[in-house]
Amino acid sequence: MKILNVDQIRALDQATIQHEPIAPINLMERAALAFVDWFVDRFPATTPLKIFCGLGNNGGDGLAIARLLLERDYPLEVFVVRYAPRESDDFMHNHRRLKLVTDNIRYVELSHDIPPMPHNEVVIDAILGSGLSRPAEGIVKSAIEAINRSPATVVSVDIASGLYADQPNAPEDVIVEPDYTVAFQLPKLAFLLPGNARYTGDWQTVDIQLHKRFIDKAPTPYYYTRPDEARLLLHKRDRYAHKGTFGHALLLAGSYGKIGAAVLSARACLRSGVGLLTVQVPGCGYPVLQTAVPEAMCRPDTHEHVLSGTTEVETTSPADFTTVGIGPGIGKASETLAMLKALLPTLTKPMVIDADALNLLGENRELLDQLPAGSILTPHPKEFERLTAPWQNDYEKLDRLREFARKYRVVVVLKGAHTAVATPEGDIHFNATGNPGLSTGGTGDVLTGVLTALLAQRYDPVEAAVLGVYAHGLAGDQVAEQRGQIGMTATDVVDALRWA
Ligand SMILES: NC(=O)C1=CN([C@@H]2O[C@H](COP(=O)(O)OP(=O)(O)OC[C@H]3O[C@@H](n4cnc5c(N)ncnc54)[C@H](OP(=O)(O)O)[C@@H]3O)[C@@H](O)[C@H]2O)[C@@H](O)CC1
Ligand SMILES: [K+]
Repeated sequence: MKILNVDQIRALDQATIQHEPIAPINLMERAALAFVDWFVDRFPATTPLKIFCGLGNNGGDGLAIARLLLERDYPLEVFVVRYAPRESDDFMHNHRRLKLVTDNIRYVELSHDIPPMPHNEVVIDAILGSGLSRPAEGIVKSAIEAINRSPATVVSVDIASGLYADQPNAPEDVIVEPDYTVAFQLPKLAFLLPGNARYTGDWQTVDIQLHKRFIDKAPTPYYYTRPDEARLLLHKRDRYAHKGTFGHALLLAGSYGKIGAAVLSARACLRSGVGLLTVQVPGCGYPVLQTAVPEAMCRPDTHEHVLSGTTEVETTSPADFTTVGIGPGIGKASETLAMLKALLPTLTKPMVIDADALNLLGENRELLDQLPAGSILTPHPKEFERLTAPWQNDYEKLDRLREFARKYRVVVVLKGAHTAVATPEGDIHFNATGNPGLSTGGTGDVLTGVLTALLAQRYDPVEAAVLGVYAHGLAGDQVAEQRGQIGMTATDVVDALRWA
């Protein structure tokens, strides 16, 4: 699913009006109906409502929503926040229609016109939408502050009033903090940025049948992966397949005290369809790995406590494996850095790089040029910062991410809520699955195992990253449903991985 910027959304609106064709006022009615369909499923018709409307088309939506909810017998009052002398045409049209069916329309011009909003009420925020062009001030600001102070449940129409859809807000900006956002057709880029979590609440999109061909053609670097899109990436298994079909992966993981990282990663790799798996761990990890993961072959490093790259039992060179995953629990010992330095120039196929392998790259940036094209890097924000430089806001972080992926021709999986997968072409795919329960030790090791398995099965690296991140998050969501976010462990996530 594409994410478009504000100019494109406006053009999409016009394209729909022209080509469907549909009158603007009917498009607004369709949007209001889609909102109402969402709303009535969640809030019973006895819920007292206060609907705040601005004077643009977002406000027009609010007025149409008010009329449609009145038809469904919701007790409601409408508050028009009158901050300017001019209203949009479709606002005026809906204003006239609403006045025919209710007298409950009040005008908010001064602070004392703002009503109390008790906890049993739902506030619908239709003050400002995607047409926001400057910070909220005066009575708009006061209304937003009052909504945020109130204990009422808040639902924003299309986007929280005061939030820019595709550019950074200033720290002092006043923005509605909704419990829900119901957006028309496509998510806004702002919804996917961690710094905006307070200003989106639980967000959803509702279909208002905007012009499909325009969306298909619109250029954008930003995508949001819907579950049906992720599932399409899954390869079907050939009836005549054998274990060689699914590749032989080498996982380089673990150090003294962190052999568990190698175990988790190996288990996840096996649960994600790898044909054969060899794990190289420091000598001390050999009995652990052989016991905990009997399905994997294990080659002990000659070094007892850290990975040095040498091994006595096997001579297969890492370059001869289908893919290599490196990083979980490896630490930053000088022997391990030496191993990484020797390894990189020998590899040509895409590999997976995680955790301290990333930190070693950050401290030795000349190695970045040696990464095999299409490799997948899986930093969390702090690790990514060590690979680049600090950023001022989430938008700058996205720019940096796209730049980095393009420059080194790699796929970067920036972990977090809505994990962002940046491609060598400079696109970004945001993930839909996952929850805060995944912020626990070992879940990153699990992801590395998943991605290594997908590369071993010869998935295209971008598709591997998008699908792997999706499946990992989905497993996390299933565990959270069963035992709650607080009780979940990385092992649970491995066990919940599903590929159907
Ligand atoms: N996308 C679609 O296909 C569909 C979209 N629809 C709906 O349309 C909404 C977008 O509508 P919109 O363009 O009229 O924008 P909206 O935000 O309501 O108001 C802009 C007005 O406010 C003003 N203004 C700006 N900032 C301000 C501030 N801080 N304080 C005070 N004023 C401020 C601004 O002034 P100006 O910048 O011109 O000076 C302008 O006059 C969209 O979110 C969705 O709800 C659906 O109806 C149908 C399908
Ligand atoms: K709004």
